Amino acid sequence: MIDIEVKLPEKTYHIHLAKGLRAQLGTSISRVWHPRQIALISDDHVAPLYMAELHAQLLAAGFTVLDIVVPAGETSKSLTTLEQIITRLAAAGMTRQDGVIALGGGVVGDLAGLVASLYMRGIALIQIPTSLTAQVDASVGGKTAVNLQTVKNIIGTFKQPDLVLIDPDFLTTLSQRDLVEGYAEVIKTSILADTTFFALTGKITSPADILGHAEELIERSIRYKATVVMQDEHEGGLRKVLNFGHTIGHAVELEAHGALRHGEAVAIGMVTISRVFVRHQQMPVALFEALLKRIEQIGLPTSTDLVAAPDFMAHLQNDKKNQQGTLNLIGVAAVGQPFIYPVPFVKLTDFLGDI
Ligand SMILES: NC(=O)c1ccc[n+]([C@@H]2O[C@H](COP(=O)([O-])OP(=O)(O)OC[C@H]3O[C@@H](n4cnc5c(N)ncnc54)[C@H](O)[C@@H]3O)[C@@H](O)[C@H]2O)c1
Ligand SMILES: O=C(O)C(=O)C[C@@H](O)[C@H](O)[C@H](O)COP(=O)(O)O
Ligand SMILES: [Zn+2]
Repeated sequence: MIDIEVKLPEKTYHIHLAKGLRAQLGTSISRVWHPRQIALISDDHVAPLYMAELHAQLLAAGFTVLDIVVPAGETSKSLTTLEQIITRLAAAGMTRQDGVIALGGGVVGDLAGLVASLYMRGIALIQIPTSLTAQVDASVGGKTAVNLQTVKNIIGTFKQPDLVLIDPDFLTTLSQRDLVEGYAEVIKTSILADTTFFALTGKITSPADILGHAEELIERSIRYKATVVMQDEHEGGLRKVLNFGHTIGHAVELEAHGALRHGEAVAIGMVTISRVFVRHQQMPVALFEALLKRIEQIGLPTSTDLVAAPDFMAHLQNDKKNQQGTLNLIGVAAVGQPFIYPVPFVKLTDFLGDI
């Protein structure tokens, strides 16, 4: 088993990564939590596959379990769903000594994380990510969120889990589209991280390759993310680089109204902003081409007409990296060398040029 420690000023937690870990989730959880009531939150794609098994393991380990299932998909990251879940926790008499487990993709992780950070001003949380996006990114680092219809992730907290349990075997039931969209965050992390990781993503050309290298891709992604989060938990500076591709990506994701997955939008965002930085001589053409190759060879989208949507520029102004009239764009000068590039709103249209 791979054990990665995330050491933060206020708490330290572990990420366990191993194929087959699924069979021992109850035991792993009972090592960090004493017996308590657990709200086990999942979605209606993941629950029929994995919830009963985990529920039984938790009962066997001495826990009481309240199953909560939300509709699969981004629309569950809403204040309405948040309120429905919190109402269930209150009705079940859950207390500050109880806990929340997120069993699912990034949607469930972000939503259940927010529930855990708000209920009674905060109760314990464990993340069990089942999608690639969640295993390589969302389950680590503590960002939680729900959306407004017009703004992505605008209501959220930083809520670090007590434990993250990752079993790559969960990925075998993921649809090909969801596997590939999650891989966009892997490409993102590989260009931010180092040349060894970036060379590895250069060799991945099919969903079968992703599954074949899942453990290494997950380990490299979360080791890099944990290193960044340990230096800047609350995104005062360095952590902003994890948002590479997301300023444009989130705007495109919103404009697509569910037609694009998060990772697909991030892929478009990475290509679009990189093209801008090439034009401004902040990114070498060869690096841009290497990034584009990785995105194209796995079948992720690279462009969309949605950047011309009427509200596109307005979405950019809601980006959480913005400071006093300035947008902070993320670029990459060389593999392992991301940068933060401030652009005043008033100069943004000129700076972006023809995207
Ligand atoms: N907090 C963070 O740091 C962070 C990082 C990256 C993404 N995110 C957020 O995560 C969300 C995207 O996450 P996602 O791509 O996992 O989307 P998702 O949670 O909607 O999962 C994608 C689909 O896969 C299904 N699924 C998940 N695991 C499965 C499995 N093992 N077998 C079969 N089906 C399975 C889900 O039911 C869903 O239909 C976005 O809202 C994004 O903003 C957050
Ligand atoms: O953990 C981070 O920090 C990230 O930026 C990871 C992103 O992949 C993720 O999509 C995150 O939810 C984006 O956060 P946001 O604050 O830009 O909405
Ligand atoms: Zn993301």
